[in-house]
Amino acid sequence: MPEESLLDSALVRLDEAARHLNVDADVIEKLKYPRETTKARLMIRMDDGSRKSFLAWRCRYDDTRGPTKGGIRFHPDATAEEVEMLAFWMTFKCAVMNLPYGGGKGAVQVDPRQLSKAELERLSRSYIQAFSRIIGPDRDIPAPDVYTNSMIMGWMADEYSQIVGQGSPAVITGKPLALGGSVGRGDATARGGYYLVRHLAEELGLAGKLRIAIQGFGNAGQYIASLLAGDGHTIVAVSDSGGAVHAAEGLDLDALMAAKNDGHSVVHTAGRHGHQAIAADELVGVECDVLVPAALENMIHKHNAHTVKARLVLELANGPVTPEADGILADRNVVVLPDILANAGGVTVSYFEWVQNKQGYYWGLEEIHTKLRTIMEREGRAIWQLSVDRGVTPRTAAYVHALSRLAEAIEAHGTQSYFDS
Ligand SMILES: NC(=O)C1=CN([C@@H]2O[C@H](COP(=O)(O)OP(=O)(O)OC[C@H]3O[C@@H](n4cnc5c(N)ncnc54)[C@H](O)[C@@H]3O)[C@@H](O)[C@H]2O)C=CC1
Ligand SMILES: O=C(O)CCC(=O)C(=O)O
Repeated sequence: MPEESLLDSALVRLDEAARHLNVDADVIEKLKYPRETTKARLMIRMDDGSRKSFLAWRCRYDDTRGPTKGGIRFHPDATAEEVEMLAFWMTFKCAVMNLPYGGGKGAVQVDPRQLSKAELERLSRSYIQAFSRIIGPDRDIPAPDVYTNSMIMGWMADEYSQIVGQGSPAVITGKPLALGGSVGRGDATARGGYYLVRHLAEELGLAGKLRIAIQGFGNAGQYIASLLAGDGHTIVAVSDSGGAVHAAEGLDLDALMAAKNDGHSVVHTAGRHGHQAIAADELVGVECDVLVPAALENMIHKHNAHTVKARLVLELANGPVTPEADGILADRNVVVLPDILANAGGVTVSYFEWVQNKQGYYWGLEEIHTKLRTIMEREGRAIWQLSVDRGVTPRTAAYVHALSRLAEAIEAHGTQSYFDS
């Protein structure tokens, strides 16, 4: 038997949702395959004069509900399969939030930490040169993901404008403010999850001061730490690709941020401020109320899910809990607020950025926060209610919620449009 692919493992969630919804089999068939995945080899000049090439992809998974939308990841382990799986998740995430988008994703197989700033800029520009005919403000709109940021989005937006011969800010979101970025995009992924937890706190049984463990201390991880600490909760453990630190009485966030700003791992703070180094995987099982995976896929799996002590897992990362681990956590009454809802604040504020770019009129921070909170609470409440009514996990409820919107749109396009073209 052929081995199960990454996308096959993600499709388990689609099959599960389909069991709870009366949708045409043709709809499910359409959602099982990416519409198009384009591969390129990017060749750049290194600072020492040599040339180096990197594999890169852009997947437009499904555009039934609008232009495809999703980040670009720079990671040494990126593969075409991973990009397709991430683009599948984006399709469902945009539908969960009722954004007028389909799902896409891109990646370059590179460790950006090994490149100089000038090399990174050349690589970013060369990605846009390779995919300029795939992306577009009404076709496919990239954004940041793991190891990419607003500076990279700025270079990419600039390269696209040069290629098409005019400013075109709506082609990419997560840009610097000076290039048409939106206020509030920086912390939007974490803030969306934060609004969600606050809104459902009573249903989740989360009263009083909470102990929080965070896996991954980049954009999503750092901002969720600040937001939750700002409400008086205690951050007891954090990790990054270099390891993990723990302090039952609470970590010193300023010291952690300072270490990251200086280019160090969080482990750099161990032995000071009451921080103790622990093995990276130990973080999953530390004593806490809320576990926030904010790093990469498949970090909570069948071998460590039984160690989880938290009552809530808030998935800021995409796909951090494997389907087997989901089962183990559900059996142990650990609630998982799923990625396609919990981390959707990022793409939601990206949508706000795109709307502002198209209308050429920019909103203030309070307006962005209010709009984000309204959508997170509206869709979060609907999914929570669906999960209670149907007796399913919030993840299955989120997929059912998204699938019903996707099915409606696929059927509205007409069957001849999607199967015979
Ligand atoms: N940035 C965004 O707007 C959004 C990000 N996400 C997801 O959130 C997750 C994190 O993304 P960002 O914070 O943007 O990336 P980032 O690049 O800012 O941070 C990633 C963090 O993960 C850490 N990490 C890498 N490997 C690790 C490991 N084995 N163990 C522990 N930590 C590890 C890195 O050291 C870094 O601290 C990803 O799954 C991403 O797809 C989801 C929605 C939006
Ligand atoms: O901001 C966006 O458009 C997409 C962010 C993203 O890649 C994600 O939500 O996983």
